[in-house]
Amino acid sequence: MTTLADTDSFVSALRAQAQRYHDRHPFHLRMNAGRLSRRQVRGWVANRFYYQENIPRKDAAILANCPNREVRRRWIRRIVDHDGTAGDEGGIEAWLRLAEAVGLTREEVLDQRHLVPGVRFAVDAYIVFARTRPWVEAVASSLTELFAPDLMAERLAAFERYYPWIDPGGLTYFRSRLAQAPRDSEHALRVVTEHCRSRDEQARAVAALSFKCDVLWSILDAIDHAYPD
Ligand SMILES: O=C(O)c1cc(C(=O)O)c2c(n1)C(=O)C(=O)c1cc(C(=O)O)[nH]c1-2
Repeated sequence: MTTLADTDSFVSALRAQAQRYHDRHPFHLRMNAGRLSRRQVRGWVANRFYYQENIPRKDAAILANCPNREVRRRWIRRIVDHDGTAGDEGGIEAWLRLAEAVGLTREEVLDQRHLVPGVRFAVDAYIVFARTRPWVEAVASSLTELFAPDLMAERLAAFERYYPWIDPGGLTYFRSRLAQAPRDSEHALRVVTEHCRSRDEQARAVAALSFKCDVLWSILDAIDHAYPD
């Protein structure tokens, strides 16, 4: 039997997942302390591209499963933000510019020659989750973005300070996400709190967010392992 639960404790349970966010991963700690080699930065950028290029497919899966027109109207923006439109090239293109700024060619990023198996598996698991789980759970799994802005701000400052060999023009992606992530995650939080009313639904939303923390953590584990120095 499910019972109604209060929204505040639900939101607190979601926010508590911040403790499992990948800002605490040793690879990110080293990145933000300026301790990564050029090879490690390039490995991270090339591998994270697989996440970036798959985000719109994940969001399209959510759209496909969502019967609510109001939610779809807002959610579709995420796809445009990443894929871009004429005159605004979008996040995937911005990530390719980041790749060039760290000394990679577009070709070597696009052809996945640097992609390590663990990153592929983790990203693919996120897409399969979005395709196969109820759409509200997939929305909940995007809520890691509640925790992203602090990490993005720290990363921007670290890149400018510790990695002067990176062309600052390549950092546009992170600047855009500083505005997009809070906007997107506020909307996702509203959707999740409106649609998860029972304790069971709320527990499944928290589990979805926990799963996503595991996806992000696994991506960094795989990158860390592939680029020891
Ligand atoms: O670099 C990061 O630390 C980071 C984290 C996350 C996140 O927390 O899920 C996203 C992004 N970046 C990002 O760039 C992005 O476009 C994005 C979309 C999503 C999502 O789940 O829909 N998360 C994230």
